[in-house]
Amino acid sequence: MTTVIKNGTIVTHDLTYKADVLIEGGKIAQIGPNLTGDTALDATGAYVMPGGIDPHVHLEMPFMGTYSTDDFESGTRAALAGGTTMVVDFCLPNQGESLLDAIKRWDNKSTRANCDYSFHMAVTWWGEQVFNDMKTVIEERGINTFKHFLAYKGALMVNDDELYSSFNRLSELGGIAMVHAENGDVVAELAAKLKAAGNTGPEAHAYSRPPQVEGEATNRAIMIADMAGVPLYVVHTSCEESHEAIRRARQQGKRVWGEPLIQHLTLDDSEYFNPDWDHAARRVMSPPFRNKQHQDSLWAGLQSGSLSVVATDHCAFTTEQKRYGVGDFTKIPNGTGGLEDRMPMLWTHGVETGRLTMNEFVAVTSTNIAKILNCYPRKGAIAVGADADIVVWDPAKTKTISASAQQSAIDYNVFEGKEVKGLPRFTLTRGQVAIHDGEVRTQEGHGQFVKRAGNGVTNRALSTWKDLTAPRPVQRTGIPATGV
Ligand SMILES: NC(=O)NCCC(=O)O
Ligand SMILES: [Zn+2]
Repeated sequence: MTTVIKNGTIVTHDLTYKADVLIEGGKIAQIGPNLTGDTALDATGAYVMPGGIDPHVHLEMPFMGTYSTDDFESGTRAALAGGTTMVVDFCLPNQGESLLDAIKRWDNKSTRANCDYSFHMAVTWWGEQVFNDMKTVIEERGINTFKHFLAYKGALMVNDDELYSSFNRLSELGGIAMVHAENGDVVAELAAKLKAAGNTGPEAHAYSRPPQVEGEATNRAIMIADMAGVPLYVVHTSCEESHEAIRRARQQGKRVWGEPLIQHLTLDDSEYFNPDWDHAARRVMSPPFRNKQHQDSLWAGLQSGSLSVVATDHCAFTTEQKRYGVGDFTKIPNGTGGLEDRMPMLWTHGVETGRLTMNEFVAVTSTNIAKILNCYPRKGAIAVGADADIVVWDPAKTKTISASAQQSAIDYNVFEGKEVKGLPRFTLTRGQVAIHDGEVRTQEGHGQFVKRAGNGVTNRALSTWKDLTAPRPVQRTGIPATGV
């Protein structure tokens, strides 16, 4: 069976042109004029783009005494409804647990996925076992990205010696380092001080994590990555302090990428001062939402290329779960949703406002991250031989975002009431139509794990550079006698 997408305009990260797309066996078989197939999808007036890739999700994540409510089924259904065709989740080993055992748990959870997915590995503790497992994880399991939490003291956080050891190992193995950059020690001090002064509400979460804790941790991670000679990906860059560090590093030729979230681009810190406790607590995430100046910085980063990828950090907790933190903001599970809304919100606030071109939209929602993760052009491309992960984007379609109509399993939406213009007409996952003009036709278990080899182009360039610039003993001609 073949499917043809007809009469659309193809938009990739670098080209915009009219052509039909023929799909066979889940892959793009042909691109050109007047193609025919067994089934036709009409893309008149629409843009045919690579499906979105969200590289930062936490589905059924064990965190803060509970599990995030969207699992691989509802989470990937929400993704497809919003035009995203691949997600990357974080595999989190327990203290002392082998990385391979942790992957088994993630393998079990992910069998229900409706779209393709991959994993990042988290380094949550350090020892010989982790050091050894890292090689197997990269070379046999196809996971080349390793996240380090500089926040969440006493839980997921790693210290600088562990960070440096892990970064060095990644440099040897051709992996990519990732960081959640907030100074966990300072956050813990600030949180304790706020509570002691009677600040127990959700707004204190934001006070306890000022931009400085993020700027400091981002700078520290960049310098440690530079010393180890490893590429660095900074997740959820939310403020100018962190963006400034990334921008400077990139100007200096360092291999660093920054990832703003759609929430930080479009929602601000006034949400935490809402008199309704539930409203504010539902928006508690780390880093917290920032003010307009920080938002302007993030948009400028996307426009200028100093920031590379827009993600969601989708980690959705119900109102009931958020209420674990009534009377103590440090117990509010950290995380917000956004998988279904990332692409429409970014199109509306980015392309519709003229901040981003359509090609830049494709770059930051799909192609850039496919290249960074080393799965391009299988993913993130409209090209012959690529997986047919495609979104047919209707720029005239509108809706008002509402929890009552969402795919996510939680009972609210942080974008509730926002009008969006630009939505999927069709979303295809490896050729299968999962969203058909608003109708959900997802297939549980259709999603497959995407292996990503280590030693991608950036690693190879960096290791050549590291070798060329490594310290070498000077071959001297005249050496004075010792001990005279
Ligand atoms: N971001 C957040 O608040 N929750 C998810 C876990 C993380 O990425 O820090
Ligand atoms: Zn994080």
